[in-house]
Amino acid sequence: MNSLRARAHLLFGRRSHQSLAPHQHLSPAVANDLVISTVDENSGIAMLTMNRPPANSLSMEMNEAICDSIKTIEANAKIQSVILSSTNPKIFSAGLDVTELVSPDKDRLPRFWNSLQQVYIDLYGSRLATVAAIQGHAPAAGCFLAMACDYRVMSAGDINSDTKKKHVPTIGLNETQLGIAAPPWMGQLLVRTVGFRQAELALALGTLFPPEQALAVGLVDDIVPHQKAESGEDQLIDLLPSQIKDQALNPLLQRAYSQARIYAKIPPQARVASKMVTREEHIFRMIAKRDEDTQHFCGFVTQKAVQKNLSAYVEALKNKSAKK
Ligand SMILES: CCCCCC/C=C\CC(=O)SCCNC(=O)CCNC(=O)[C@H](O)C(C)(C)COP(=O)(O)OP(=O)(O)OC[C@H]1O[C@@H](n2cnc3c(N)ncnc32)[C@H](O)[C@@H]1OP(=O)(O)O
Repeated sequence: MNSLRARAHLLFGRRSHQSLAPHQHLSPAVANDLVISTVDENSGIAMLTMNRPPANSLSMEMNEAICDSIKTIEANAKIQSVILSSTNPKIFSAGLDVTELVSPDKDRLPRFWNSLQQVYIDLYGSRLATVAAIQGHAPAAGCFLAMACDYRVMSAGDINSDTKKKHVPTIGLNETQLGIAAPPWMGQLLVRTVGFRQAELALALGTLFPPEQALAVGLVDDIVPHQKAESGEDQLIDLLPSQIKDQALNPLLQRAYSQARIYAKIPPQARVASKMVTREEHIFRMIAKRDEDTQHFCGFVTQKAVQKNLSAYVEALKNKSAKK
């Protein structure tokens, strides 16, 4: 137990009270292209905006960029909360970049998987309070990103004012629809979020939940109707990267920001210790089985039948997009 506590300190307690970053008031957007980080030391809130067009799918480089951004923000002791968002108004993250899975390079595949495992460790185990602003679709590993946060707000959907077409985002672990299965640590996150029976059903069927249903099963904590707010939190505009600067009155981001503020006001030591209570064992269990998990993933994905399913899925995605 002592070693668990020591390791927990490494995971959750690291740098929480030391300032490793130079003192700064409000930083301009720091972009490494794939992920844009902004911080506001006054409010203690940061924003991590995923920016990998067209779908924020998770390639190895995207996973690494997410981890780098989390670490950079964590190194600033003045920051207590982070909002995870997307520059794409219709897609939070489309999950793993499926092109990483089809006819994979045998040296890259385990490194790719390790990069996703690291996102889980760094995001689920972050000392920061994490709020997912789920504006658009969040299938599979996109749902995982949201579940690894502390709080999830989701857009109720939107009607395009020109075409009058309704956009309703969905969220869930839809892996079985692709002929693959979520790894145990990801599936268990769903169990932890929505409870055993709902998770068992949703995992087997690959259910993608629209916002109302996601709220009903507890997959998200709040849904936000799209009507533009008249006014909002002034400080939010400073946090927004240039790509989404016009979103200051977006009600979803407003709601995520106010939740991030609530978290930022809780004494961090108490907040982090309480997070440890629910998360440390889960993280350590995964770390202990990390190599086994990688071997299983590589063995599973490279099976002939699985490759056939994945190729067909990628083809269907491309055809769908080409028909637009
Ligand atoms: C032991 C085995 C363990 C296995 C590991 C399990 C863990 C995680 C699994 C995954 O995460 S697999 C990925 C699952 N993701 C999906 O099934 C989502 C696929 N995408 C969609 O359903 C749709 O794109 C969308 C997200 C609902 C958005 O729809 P929309 O109509 O707005 O956009 P599209 O035209 O479909 O797509 C735009 C553009 O993005 C490309 N794209 C979409 N998703 C992905 C992806 N996951 N990876 C790579 N690329 C993706 C799509 O091909 C289009 O590209 P272009 O053709 O326009 O270049």
